[in-house]
Amino acid sequence: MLDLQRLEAGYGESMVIRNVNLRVNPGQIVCMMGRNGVGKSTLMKSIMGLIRLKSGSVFYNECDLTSLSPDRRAKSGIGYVPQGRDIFPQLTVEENLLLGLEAAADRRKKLPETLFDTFPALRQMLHRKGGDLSGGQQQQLAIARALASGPKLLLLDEPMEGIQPSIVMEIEAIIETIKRNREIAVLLVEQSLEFATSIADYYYVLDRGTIVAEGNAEQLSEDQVKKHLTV
Ligand SMILES: Nc1ncnc2c1ncn2[C@@H]1O[C@H](COP(=O)(O)OP(=O)(O)OP(=O)(O)O)[C@@H](O)[C@H]1O
Repeated sequence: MLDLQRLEAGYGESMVIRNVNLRVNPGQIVCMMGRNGVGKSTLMKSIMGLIRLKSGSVFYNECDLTSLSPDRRAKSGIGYVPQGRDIFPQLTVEENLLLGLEAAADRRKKLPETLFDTFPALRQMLHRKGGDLSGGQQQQLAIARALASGPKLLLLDEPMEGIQPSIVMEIEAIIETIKRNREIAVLLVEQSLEFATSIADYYYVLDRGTIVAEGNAEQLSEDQVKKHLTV
């Protein structure tokens, strides 16, 4: 469904992503791992069109998205939760969620009821300001907002970062629910080898902007992979 071909991207003169080939198949959970600063967020932004590619192509369901704007990419069915969450603190939970509908291809105006099956806590908080929520609740809100438009692929950039360990389990449970349903594929940037091993169908390891290892989850904890992850 997602097919990155020989992607090269960066900022100004500096090249950050080099010759990246990556695939995500329907319903798959794919983990992107790598040390800080190797280019994981840059790769996510390149997929969404937030950074102009220097070369290469982004295919989604056989369509070439490479020259499309970020909102057209979102409308084609890709949800994106950036690192740091990016919710609107002054807007209510409901208003934040409704903004997610902007990315829907079918101009729907109502939030899908099933959204609250996955995020029951948000239903109780619809009228609270986003900024008054805890870090974990804001992360749930950011994921729910990305799912409101009914994407078939979700890009999640380090959703556990900066969240208390007790709440990490709640976010992990949400990703596990998505995996169980197999209706949405996820490309997940994740630092925890343990969680990645438990959830991923496939993994990629990025080092200095290049894919240096990839494979099935069973191979993920092998020393070859660990060597690229430890500082
Ligand atoms: N807006 C920017 N302008 C210039 N350089 C940037 C910008 N954003 C990131 N970089 C540089 O690009 C490189 C890759 O950064 P990126 O944030 O993609 O890495 P990362 O793997 O996501 O790291 P982390 O896990 O710390 O978020 C780094 O050297 C970083 O300094």
